[in-house]
Amino acid sequence: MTDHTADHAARRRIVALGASLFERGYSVGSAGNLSVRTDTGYLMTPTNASLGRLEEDELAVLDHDWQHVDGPRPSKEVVMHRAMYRARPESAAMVHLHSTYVTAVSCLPAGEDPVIPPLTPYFVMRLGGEVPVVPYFRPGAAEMLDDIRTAGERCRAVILANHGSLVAGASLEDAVNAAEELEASAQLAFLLHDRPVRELTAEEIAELR
Ligand SMILES: O=C(CO)COP(=O)(O)O
Ligand SMILES: [Zn+2]
Repeated sequence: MTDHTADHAARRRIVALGASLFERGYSVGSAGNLSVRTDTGYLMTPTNASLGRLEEDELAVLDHDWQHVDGPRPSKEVVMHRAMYRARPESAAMVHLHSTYVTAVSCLPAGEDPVIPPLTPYFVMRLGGEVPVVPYFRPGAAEMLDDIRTAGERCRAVILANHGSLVAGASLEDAVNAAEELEASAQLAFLLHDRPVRELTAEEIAELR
């Protein structure tokens, strides 16, 4: 049996935070995936696994070159996670979700205005205040690499057109916090879409960054 002592804490966090996201409706069915950087490479949720029913001993193990070395087959979104780690090498974890409001926003036609306006300080503090949208790609498509990387260099969170979000963090907790903030901000954008709003001013945003 494989020794999981070295990455035990990371495995525990993936299972606990996956369950937490699932229980609160941030993911349904087997949608979404998580990854964490470890000393030997990456731990990733298996393909077709529900975030609500992960097991510590049933996570995919990949080496530094993203070769699958142990455990079940990793998520089909290896390229997407890999592209974001390349864009943001200081990151230690990624969260990909199809949370409802972010996914709703991701289905709006591409326009000039940011899809989520800067309305609250935490949207700016956690996500920079302007989250880019990456064009649509089939889930798992290798062709998305360059677009994810370019958008990831601008912002630690990206909205995937007609799909969901990908958020990087300094830890899995940090990535989950930011992904939750993104969903709350998308929800506000929908709640207020037909009402006049006061967006944060450029000065107010600058003070928060
Ligand atoms: O959200 C998903 C694809 O975008 C889920 O895919 P996996 O089950 O392969 O992780
Ligand atoms: Zn997905």
